[in-house]
Amino acid sequence: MNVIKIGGNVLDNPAQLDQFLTDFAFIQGPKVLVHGGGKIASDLSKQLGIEPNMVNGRRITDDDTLRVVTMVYGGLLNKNLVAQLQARGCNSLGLTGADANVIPAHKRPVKDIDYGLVGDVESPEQVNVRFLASLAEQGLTPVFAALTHDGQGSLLNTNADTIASTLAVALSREFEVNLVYCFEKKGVLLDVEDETSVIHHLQPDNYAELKAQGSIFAGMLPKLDNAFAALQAGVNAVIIGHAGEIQTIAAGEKAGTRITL
Ligand SMILES: Nc1ncnc2c1ncn2[C@@H]1O[C@H](COP(=O)(O)OP(=O)(O)O)[C@@H](O)[C@H]1O
Ligand SMILES: CC(=O)N[C@@H](CCC(=O)OP(=O)(O)O)C(=O)O
Repeated sequence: MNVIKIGGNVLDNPAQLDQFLTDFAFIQGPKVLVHGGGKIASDLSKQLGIEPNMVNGRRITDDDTLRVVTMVYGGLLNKNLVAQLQARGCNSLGLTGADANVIPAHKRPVKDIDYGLVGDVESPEQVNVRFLASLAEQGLTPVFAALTHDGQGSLLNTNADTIASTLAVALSREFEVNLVYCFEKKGVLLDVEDETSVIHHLQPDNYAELKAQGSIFAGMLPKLDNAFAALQAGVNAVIIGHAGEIQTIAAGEKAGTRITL
């Protein structure tokens, strides 16, 4: 089973997205697509006069922002991705974590920062794996938007990398799962400006070193923290790579950065 996450920069690039979806549709066997869309939500937010506010890579989500991300992630992006996959013969089903109660979550508790209507997932054990397995049995590919719910009637904005790793860990109970983070670069780079500097293998000790010297920063930090946590919790393999190389990655051939413990 492949759990594949696609980030906001690729979703905002029609040519790259088109190619990615064509390649994704070709991948054999059960698969799950998780999408972000932070960049598109920020653009629409600004157009509506709501200034985006990101802290530690997470969006501070007030009532108006939740409306925007619900429209963008749950509506615009999710439904268009499903339509585009249908056009490629990939029978897919658009979902949030609220649908079939697949991903129970709670509002992130206020510590130093109040993130507002942001979700932390309960735990992979609470994911409705049976439902996902039944979709796989029917040949349906779930497409997840970055939204969960609090069980009390509110949707919660939830980081898409975290949704992908949570689903990957949960599905590892029934499947051998490969988790792939696709984005707009060729992998984790030694020098973020140099696409030829792909780190082919990343382990916790060299991650700590590269983090300390500032070569790995910003959105890549939570992505890698999620990646190591997923491996520790039973995911078979985690790869971070370019959306344009998904076929090579899914075939188990050398591309992107392979994360190992
Ligand atoms: N060493 C690195 N290699 C590649 N990208 C890095 C690195 N360090 C930081 N980054 C940044 O991490 C970003 C990816 O994280 P993020 O924006 O959260 O991705 P996504 O598009 O998947 O949501 C890249 O666009 C890049 O700017
Ligand atoms: C709480 C939180 O920060 N949620 C993210 C969800 C979208 C996301 O993760 O999008 P990318 O993968 O494209 O960055 C956000 O609103 O930006």
